[in-house]
Amino acid sequence: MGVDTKMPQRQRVSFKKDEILVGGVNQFQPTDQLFFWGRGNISQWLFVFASHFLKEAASSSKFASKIEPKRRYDILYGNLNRLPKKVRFFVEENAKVCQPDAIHICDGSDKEKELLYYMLQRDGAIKPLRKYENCWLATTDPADVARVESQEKHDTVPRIKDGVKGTLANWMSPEDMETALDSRFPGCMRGRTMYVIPFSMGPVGSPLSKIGIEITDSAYVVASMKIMTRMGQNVLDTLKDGDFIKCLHSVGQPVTGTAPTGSKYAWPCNPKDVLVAHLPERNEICSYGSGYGGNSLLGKKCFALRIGSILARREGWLAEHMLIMGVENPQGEKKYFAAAFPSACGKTNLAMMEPSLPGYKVTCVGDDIAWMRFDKNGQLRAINPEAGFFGVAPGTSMKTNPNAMRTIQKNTVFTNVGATSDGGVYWEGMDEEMPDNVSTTSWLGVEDWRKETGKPAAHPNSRFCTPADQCPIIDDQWESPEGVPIEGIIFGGRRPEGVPLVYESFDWNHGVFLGAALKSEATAAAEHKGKVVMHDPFAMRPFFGYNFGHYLDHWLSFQDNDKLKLPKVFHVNWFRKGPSGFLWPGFGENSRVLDWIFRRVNGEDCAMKSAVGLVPTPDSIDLSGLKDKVDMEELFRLPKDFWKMEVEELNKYFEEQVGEDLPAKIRQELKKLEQRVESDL
Ligand SMILES: Nc1nc2c(ncn2[C@@H]2O[C@H](COP(=O)(O)OP(=O)(O)O)[C@@H](O)[C@H]2O)c(=O)[nH]1
Ligand SMILES: C=C(OP(=O)(O)O)C(=O)O
Ligand SMILES: [Mn+2]
Repeated sequence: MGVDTKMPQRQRVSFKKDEILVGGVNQFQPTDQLFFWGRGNISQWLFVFASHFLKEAASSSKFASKIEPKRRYDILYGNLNRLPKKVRFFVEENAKVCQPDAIHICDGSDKEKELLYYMLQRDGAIKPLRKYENCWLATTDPADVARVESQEKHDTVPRIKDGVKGTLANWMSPEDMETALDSRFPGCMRGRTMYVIPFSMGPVGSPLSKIGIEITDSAYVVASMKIMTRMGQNVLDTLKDGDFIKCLHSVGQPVTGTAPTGSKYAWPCNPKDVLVAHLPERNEICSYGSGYGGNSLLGKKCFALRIGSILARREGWLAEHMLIMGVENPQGEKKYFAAAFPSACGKTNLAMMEPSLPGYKVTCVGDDIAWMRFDKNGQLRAINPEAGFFGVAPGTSMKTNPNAMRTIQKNTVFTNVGATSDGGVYWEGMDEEMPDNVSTTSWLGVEDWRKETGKPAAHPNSRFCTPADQCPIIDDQWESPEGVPIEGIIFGGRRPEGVPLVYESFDWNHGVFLGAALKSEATAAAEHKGKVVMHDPFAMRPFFGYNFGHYLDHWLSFQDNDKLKLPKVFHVNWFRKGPSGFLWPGFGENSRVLDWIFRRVNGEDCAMKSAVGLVPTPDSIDLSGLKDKVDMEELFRLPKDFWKMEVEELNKYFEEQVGEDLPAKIRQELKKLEQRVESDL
């Protein structure tokens, strides 16, 4: 079987003038530009968002002449003729451009899974971990270890305010973007197999779910998408001739043809030319050059958050970077919460927590992304659009996150962790005694790795990719098509100084302000220098699909509808530091904070006013049975100088980065905070 090919170029796009831009755009932007998130030098790493006014306009490309169109492709697996028409067109169109040797249409079967793992193992891309059941280790090119984000953003972003550079949006011209795409995709899959992955974000067929088709030349991506999403033939059966999000991904390392670029590792990639572009108006995502996590598993951050947030605003719902958890108190009463923490700030840990407070029970609905919508009774309901966890490995242990440890014993793909000679995995903070006769190979392949070298065995952003239904505390409603009822929203970040363990917003507007003002220390999940505290509004800074000012308007708008039951909003900080490290023990002990939040949602009188919000009354946080003494006074201290600076800095940030698009209500909340801080409330 084969595909005939004629059109050797991707369709080009053009732009209407004078339309509103989308993306993390702040104030006025020139209307004929695109925006992107970029790393460093534009010519090196680009992360492109195209705005939603893209219009189709086919035209030939300067690259067209350089590519010798292939006449036929082998269909290695699946049947192209049985694809829904629009899917088939999408596949054929991209096969013509990317020029793979063969096509594999994924059905999601066990047979296919076996085949993929066999091929990945044969190619040296993964190794079996014989200590566990069906577990595998992949190690990447050391230049491809995290999500692309601007490292030297300040060199690449446009002027938002005179003399100021933007951090919520990066822009490039349509010409640059076209050149960027056209210089990458044509011929990029030569010598490789093109996989077609039909996937559903959310339970297949649920009214809240959305379908995507990812085309990729990475079998690792297929294996990971099989874990992270519902994937395969049943998705096509549900889709029929409906629309879908078009996801195109290539590692950017053709095997044959002109001088091969890219990596010398068994991990193909092309770090010099990484590009992740979003074309919301065309429902399209194009990702090139990276095989890692958020850059390549396009259902996750690209679709579920960046494109998702655009769809959500348009359709009146919310696509958020939030875990979803169930909490049952000792009386057997159950509530669900959603919590937004930036990457590597504790979502997976909180979502799977083993509460230290007796009688409490936590169940997990999701650990990273929440799609939420108010139902006809005004109740906010959330689904987890994913089917797996892509969790940070370092720091995960039987002490910190036993439920994650139990989840990853089978059917798990580990990336960039250390490997032990008895067929197991190892990472920093795993907290396991290693027998004398067992040695460790580091993620970089250093055999007989030793702690004393000062280099970690696992990359700080190493991950496990594991099926959600293996989690021993997975919630019995986790696949419920209508979603679980959310009664509280929690924001949090890594704040070493000044920010108390927990506080509650005065009302909804103040709650939205808490999200807008969210900040956190940078982590290894994206590429930043050092541990500097950065703004990360709603933990969404890298994921806003549209103007952040409009995003705030969208959140604020729910207050205008008095039929809605608005959840209470909280802010937590597990990461405040004293002279000898973290002041709060964290992990399972965070149940003490959840207990307070639970009681507040039930209307208990255990909060008092402070400058920043409602804080626990003395002794209202249950510390019974806590092993080590905790300095609660220090954990809740509100240093006046710190908060004055915080207000000043927030003011500067909003002025510079959001400008005229900052809703008046948020400006008022900041003013009120300033006054409360000033008057020592
Ligand atoms: N000190 C402290 N560290 C935590 C806590 N929760 C998570 N962490 C650590 O933060 C890192 C990221 O956590 P994770 O839950 O994977 O974050 P996510 O990326 O937001 O899902 C891991 O190394 C955790 O061990 C906590 O309550 N206290
Ligand atoms: C995959 C990611 O998730 P998390 O928020 O769990 O770090 C990421 O940030 O790229
Ligand atoms: Mn996580």
